Amino acid sequence: MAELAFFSGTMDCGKSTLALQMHHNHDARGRDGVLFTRNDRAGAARLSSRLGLSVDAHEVGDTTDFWAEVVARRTHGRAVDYLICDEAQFYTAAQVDQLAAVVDELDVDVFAFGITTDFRTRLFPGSARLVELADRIEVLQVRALCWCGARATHNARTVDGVMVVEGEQVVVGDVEADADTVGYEVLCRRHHRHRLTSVSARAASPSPQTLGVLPDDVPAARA
Ligand SMILES: Nc1ncnc2c1ncn2[C@@H]1O[C@H](COP(=O)(O)OP(=O)(O)O)[C@@H](O)[C@H]1O
Ligand SMILES: Cc1cn([C@H]2C[C@H](O)[C@@H](COP(=O)(O)O)O2)c(=O)[nH]c1=O
Repeated sequence: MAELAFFSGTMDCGKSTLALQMHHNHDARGRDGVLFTRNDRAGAARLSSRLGLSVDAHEVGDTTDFWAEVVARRTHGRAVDYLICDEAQFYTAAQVDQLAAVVDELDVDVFAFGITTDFRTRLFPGSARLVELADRIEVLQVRALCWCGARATHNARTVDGVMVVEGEQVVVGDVEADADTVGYEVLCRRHHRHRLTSVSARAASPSPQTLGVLPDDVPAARA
C-alpha cells in the first residue's frame, strides 16, 4: 500500500540529502520516480544537497497539480511509482491534498521533505497540511545543533547579522550567508525565544580567557 511520508526538521539537517538517497535507492531497484522541488537555493528546477550533489527536478509553481502530473505521465505510458517532493513547506495546502489523493487513488508513494516552521516559529502552509495528512512523520536522525550544543529545533533569520522576527515568510537563503544579507541559523527553542544567535551570544559573553574563568563556568549555554 502506498504512503504519504513527511520527513521534517530544521534547515540544514539533511533533508535534501535524504531525498536524493531515497530516490537513488528506489531508482536502483527499478522503481520509476519523479522529483519535484520549489525555490531550491541552487535555482529553479534543481534539487541540491549541501553535501554537493545536485540534480534536475521539476519546479513546483502555484498552478502545479500533482494529480494531473501523475495522470499525464501514466497516460503517456510511463509508470510512476513514487514522487520525491523537496522543499514541501512551500507547497500549497491544496497541493498537499493532491499528494494525498495520488497516494490513495493512484497507489503512488509520496516522500515529502521540508522544514516545519518558519523564522517566526509558525507552520508553513505545506508543512501544516502534511502534518495533518501524512501517514507518518519522520524527524531526521542526524541532529542539527544549536551553537550551545543542544538539538536545534527552530530556524532563525538574520538580516545584517541581527536576528529578526518580522518579515516575509518566504526568503530563499542559506545558513552560511554573508552577514550583510538575509541569512539563517538553527537554534534550540530557548535561544530562539531569547533571540540569541551565535554572534549575539559571543558578543554578550566574552571569552573565558578574557574573564579568567574555567570553561565550565561559561554561562552561555544556560542563557
Ligand atoms: N562539509 C561537510 N561535510 C560533511 N557533512 C556536511 C558538510 N556540509 C554539510 N554536511 C551535512 O549536510 C547536512 C545538510 O544537508 P542538506 O541535505 O543540504 O540539508 P537540508 O536539506 O535539511 O537543509 C548537514 O547537517 C551536515 O550533516
Ligand atoms: C526558516 C525559513 C526558511 N526559508 C527558506 C530558506 C531556504 O531557502 C529554505 C529552506 O531550505 P533548507 O534546504 O531546508 O535549508 O527555506 C524561508 O523562506 N522562510 C523561513 O522562515
